[in-house]
Amino acid sequence: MNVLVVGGGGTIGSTVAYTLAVQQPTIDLTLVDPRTDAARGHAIDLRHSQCHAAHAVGRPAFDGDRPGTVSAVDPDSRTGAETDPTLVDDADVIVVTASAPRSPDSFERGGRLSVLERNLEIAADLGAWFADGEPTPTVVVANPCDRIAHRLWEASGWPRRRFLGYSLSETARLADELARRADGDVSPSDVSCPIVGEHGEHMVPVFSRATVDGEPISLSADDREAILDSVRSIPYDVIEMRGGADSSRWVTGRGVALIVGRLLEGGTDGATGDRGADPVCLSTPLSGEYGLEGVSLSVPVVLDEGGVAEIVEWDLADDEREGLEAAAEAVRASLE
Ligand SMILES: NC(=O)c1ccc[n+]([C@@H]2O[C@H](COP(=O)([O-])OP(=O)(O)OC[C@H]3O[C@@H](n4cnc5c(N)ncnc54)[C@H](O)[C@@H]3O)[C@@H](O)[C@H]2O)c1
Ligand SMILES: O=C(O)C[C@H](O)C(=O)O
Repeated sequence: MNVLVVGGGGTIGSTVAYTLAVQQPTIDLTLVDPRTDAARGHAIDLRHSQCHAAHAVGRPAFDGDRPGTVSAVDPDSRTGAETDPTLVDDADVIVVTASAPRSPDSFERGGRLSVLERNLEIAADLGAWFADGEPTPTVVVANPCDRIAHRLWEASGWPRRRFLGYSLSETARLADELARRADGDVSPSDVSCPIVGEHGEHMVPVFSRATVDGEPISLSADDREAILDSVRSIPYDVIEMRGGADSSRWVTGRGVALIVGRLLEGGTDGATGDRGADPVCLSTPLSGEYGLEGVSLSVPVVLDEGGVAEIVEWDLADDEREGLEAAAEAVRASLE
């Protein structure tokens, strides 16, 4: 199995790669980044992280299997690859974290949009490269990820089901917030509240499907507003606390690696072969689902080895449906 991380020299790309190397140490990782030395440095360090079987405490990690390879590829060698799509063809899953650098206006709430124009250009360039290759499931992390996933899809000409914009960190943050509001009586792993819509200000928590310990919960309008406010703000608090250069790498690295793992296992839990009862919310181009088209937004999807196997249409509460429509309008307007 081979995972191609486009932007693998950066913070999130390298964290995704590390998480995959720990979670599934036999997969092969390929990092592509114009910051060639950074990508090479990560590749060497990651390879070493897989060599702990050389001593007694590292041996159980591999259980006799060979560790996967880790390599860094200079995008200049991809210039040849614009007509020679080997890297794409060799990949089972692609992760796109390629992004313009953060600027001070990206440190504040809503800051995902500050890189829109520059990242649309990167997406158009990557899409032209992908177009020559075999359509491959692609997890889009680069922000603003709904718009970037949509542009990549358009530029690649691949089936829409190959594109999955990553927004699950918000779902994890919401679980943490709900559990903490329960005064520590509830574990975040017993909380479930999906989020649809934009990865950003127009996220729409589906409170009508929120459960704790499998039981539906009811929250006041004030509580909902306060929770939403917190989930919108917290990634920017984290960026500020880390001095501006570094965003939420751990929750994102783990979440993206979990999605990649699912795709590599054909949409199932590799250990049990179980597809799970619940769909997962990821951003994908819509074509009439929820009455929306011409836009990518997070909606509940069932995964298989090719990406999105099915978009599930939930019955949403009126305010949730209105929120989804507002998200579609905002995302569409900024792409015109
Ligand atoms: N969706 C999410 O939940 C989520 C979470 C965290 C970060 N992000 C986003 O992920 C992106 C990456 O964040 P980061 O902190 O790793 O940034 P970063 O600046 O550390 O890394 C971005 C990397 O992309 C590389 N790059 C630029 N153009 C490229 C190209 N054409 N091909 C390959 N690589 C290219 C850069 O050289 C850089 O190494 C940002 O847009 C960020 O906002 C999204
Ligand atoms: O990169 C960012 O601006 C924040 C990121 O989208 C996140 O949710 O952590």
